[in-house]
Amino acid sequence: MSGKLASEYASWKKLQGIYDTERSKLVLKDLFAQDPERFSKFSKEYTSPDDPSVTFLLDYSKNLITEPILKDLLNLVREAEVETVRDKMFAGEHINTSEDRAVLHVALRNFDDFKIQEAGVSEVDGVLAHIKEFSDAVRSGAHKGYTGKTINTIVNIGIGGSDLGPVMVTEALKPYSKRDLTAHFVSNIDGTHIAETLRLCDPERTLFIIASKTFTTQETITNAESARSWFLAAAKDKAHVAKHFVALSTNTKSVTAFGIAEANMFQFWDWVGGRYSLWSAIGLSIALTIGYENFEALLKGAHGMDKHFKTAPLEENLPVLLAVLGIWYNDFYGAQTHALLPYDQYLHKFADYFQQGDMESNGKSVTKDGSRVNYQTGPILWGAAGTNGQHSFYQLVHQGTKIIPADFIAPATTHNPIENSKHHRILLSNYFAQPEALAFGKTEEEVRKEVGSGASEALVKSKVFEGNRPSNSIIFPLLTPSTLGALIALYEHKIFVQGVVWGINSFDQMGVELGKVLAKAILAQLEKPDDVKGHDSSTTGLIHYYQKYRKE
Ligand SMILES: O=P(O)(O)OC[C@H]1O[C@@H](O)[C@@H](O)[C@@H](O)[C@@H]1O
Repeated sequence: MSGKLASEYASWKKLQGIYDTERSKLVLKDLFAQDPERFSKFSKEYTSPDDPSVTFLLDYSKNLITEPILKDLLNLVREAEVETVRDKMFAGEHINTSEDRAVLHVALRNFDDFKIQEAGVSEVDGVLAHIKEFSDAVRSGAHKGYTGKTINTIVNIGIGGSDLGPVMVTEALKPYSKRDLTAHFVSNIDGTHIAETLRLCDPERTLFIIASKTFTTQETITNAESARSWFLAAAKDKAHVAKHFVALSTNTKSVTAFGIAEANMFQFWDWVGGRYSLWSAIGLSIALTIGYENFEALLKGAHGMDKHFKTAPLEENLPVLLAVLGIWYNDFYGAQTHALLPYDQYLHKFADYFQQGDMESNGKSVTKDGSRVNYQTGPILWGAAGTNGQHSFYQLVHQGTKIIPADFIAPATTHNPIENSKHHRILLSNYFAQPEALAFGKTEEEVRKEVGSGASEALVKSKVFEGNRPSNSIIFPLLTPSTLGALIALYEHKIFVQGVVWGINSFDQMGVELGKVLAKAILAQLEKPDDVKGHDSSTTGLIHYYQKYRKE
């Protein structure tokens, strides 16, 4: 970290100049016509250094770049000393400066390759062994509930990073799941979430996993307490809690105070950020659902990508390439958002997951040394599984006034090849067609030919697709645990690279605090109108309206 604002780098200024003067020449149709080699120049195949079956293709040729522009974008990475900060992360240096913490999710999936000195790192293998032992026992039926029955339902109670990763991965890897073990995830403080979930559970056969790094999160502790009351209403004896409640946390004291024995606690460490924690004990629900071997395959897939990120030259480094392309649109083209569009129903939570991963990491406006940035940082991350999005928001993506860079993600083969893979071929035809339509559009001339001479001018104009809308395409053989691990790590490191270029701390989340503090103060004032003090007239008015209808 040079301590500079990104906009002060020579390469940034150069890129601004290029954008200002050459933008009109960056037309995908022309760029492809001029260079028959464009696809081979701007696409890369990744193969895990550990396992040749973990492979995917990243095609970034449909981006508004030329070779010199990409060179300058990579110079920005050099100037920001991304490689130095990356190596500091892998070495366990405290790059999360505001909290004085290491950032070591890579240590959770390390398999002894990187030598990392940090308290707790040597305990990782022991926790993985604990996860294996416990998940094997539950899945085999050796672990029994308080009436001697096997467990058939797990309920993960957690929020944010203690929820989204396990939800996304268990959905993504459903083909590998034990179908007679149902997993539910309760996150929202809204009592509806736990109430509707408990309706589906049998207290004799349900295991509650209380997932909270801090074990102080209001939503999680309140939901956990309600689950415990529900359980004890049936089980009566508090001694039975041990068979039905486990905790995933860094906070032993609060876990034991809640009534969960240390033996039923799966430990992790302060150097695991919430949004990077699915690889840790927070992944217990994943191991229970898909089995420990598949959980380990997920970790190994991520580890392969870690090695790639750590060693590949910038020109070949896929997280770096995705990061700089994002910066090009975010900081020079003024794109506000970035869409993740997986053409795989199993990945329907992928964008939700990276909404936290990206926006909580890079939604910052001061640099690590406290200077206000004078450029855009993290994009608004959003998306949905294809083809649903096509019948909803793609209209705006194709013809709206905003530029929306998008990543199209798909497996070449499906776990559900019904009707001789007819569905999958249709799905993939859309996956191939959408980036093509976005990039090359449809000219006025083409429209005129299509609609004939009698058509009104207005109709002609409304049917024109300007095109020149950028996208990346990622395609892999099949969505397996290890491929998913590699894909998640790809995006994690992309976010890292962008954060370093922008000079921000991607690993704290101060922005979630203020609302929590105000809610606490308001909670104490909700009973009586006279108690409502210290707010603006809008907030006071809203609380008074609620109080007219309030019920116990
Ligand atoms: O795992 P716990 O400590 O309950 O935190 C859950 C979530 O809380 C939020 O406020 C954020 O800070 C997230 O990063 C975090 O994942």
